Amino acid sequence: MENVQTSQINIHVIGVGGCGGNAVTNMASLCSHERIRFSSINTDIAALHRCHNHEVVLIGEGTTKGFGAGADPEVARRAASQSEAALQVLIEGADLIIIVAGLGGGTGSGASPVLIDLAKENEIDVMCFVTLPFKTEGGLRVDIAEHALAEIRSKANATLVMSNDSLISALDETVGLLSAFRHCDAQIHSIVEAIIVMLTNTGYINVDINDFSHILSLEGDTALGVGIAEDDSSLSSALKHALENPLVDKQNIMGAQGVIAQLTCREEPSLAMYEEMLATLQLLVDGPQTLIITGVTLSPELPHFGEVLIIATGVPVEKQQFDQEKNVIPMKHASGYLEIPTYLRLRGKELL
Ligand SMILES: Nc1nc2c(ncn2[C@@H]2O[C@H](COP(=O)(O)OP(=O)(O)OP(=O)(O)O)[C@@H](O)[C@H]2O)c(=O)[nH]1
Repeated sequence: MENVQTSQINIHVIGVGGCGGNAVTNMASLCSHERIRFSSINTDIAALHRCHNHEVVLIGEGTTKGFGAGADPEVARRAASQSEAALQVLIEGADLIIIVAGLGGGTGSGASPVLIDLAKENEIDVMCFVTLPFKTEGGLRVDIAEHALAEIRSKANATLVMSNDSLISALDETVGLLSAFRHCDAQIHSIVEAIIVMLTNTGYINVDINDFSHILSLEGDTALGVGIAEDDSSLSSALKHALENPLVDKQNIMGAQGVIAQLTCREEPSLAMYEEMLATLQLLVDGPQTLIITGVTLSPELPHFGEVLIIATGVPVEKQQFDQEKNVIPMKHASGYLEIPTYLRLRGKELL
């Protein structure tokens, strides 16, 4: 039996603000799935001109004249509300919207919540991938980011937070700023790509859009990640690595109400190692009432033995550790961690 391509799901990745637009430009150039739609919205027309490989929407032209929101989220919120009709057209037909934004400025912080509200009114699931500013950018930006993050977390189905400060510890200190940003974009792309593969290929054990929507509908915090397994015996470690992304605060899934564990393998995994991986998951979740949905898909082109995607939702808020002094694993020592998106690994290219 072959994995079957399905065509029902429409995934729309939308970058909001300058960081979001940069990230989506990089992601669109990495993406191998023709049906994934990429767009960017911004108050800043110059930033939109840099988004050369996907569609763009200028918001709030009447308010900002295309010059940006001046690091004021309220200006961006008004801009997005003013352009609601255009945003409504933009999101039409999507089953899942993935928002990518940098928090701490005006547009990403102020327009993202408006876009989420609109998507929810249209009964579209929303996942958000956001970055927090470098602390050295100043307390005001950090405050704006924290405020926006709280709002986004309360509105979106799932939110993954990456911190720009972690780039410094996670990467070689000689890495250039743009390369570091591209690395961050690649991390987001890896997870988005794994979600796309899960939802667009019918696996031997299949996770479909209804399973996915059900898990996303659970209230509480989210944990998200992808880990790679070099061989059959490292599936359990890959599962743990999925929750140990050096750019993300430590993710705890204990007490989660729902978990998707999607395993994509180059060849058939052994029953024993598959069972061991699920037992590890049970230990991490430690919740007899947790709904666990597992998927298994074969992908013979995969350069590694396997990849494990974890999406946990309904995590009790107090269980997540918001440890700003987190124990960052230097990327070069983080063995088993998915550094390069599937698309590039399949082509044997280096991203940085
Ligand atoms: N990881 C990453 N972070 C970025 C990038 N560009 C900007 N940032 C971060 O994102 C934060 C917000 O910056 P922008 O996205 O440019 O700001 P904006 O949301 O467009 O806001 P305004 O320009 O005020 O309208 C900054 O404080 C940076 O920390 C990028 O390409 N990658």
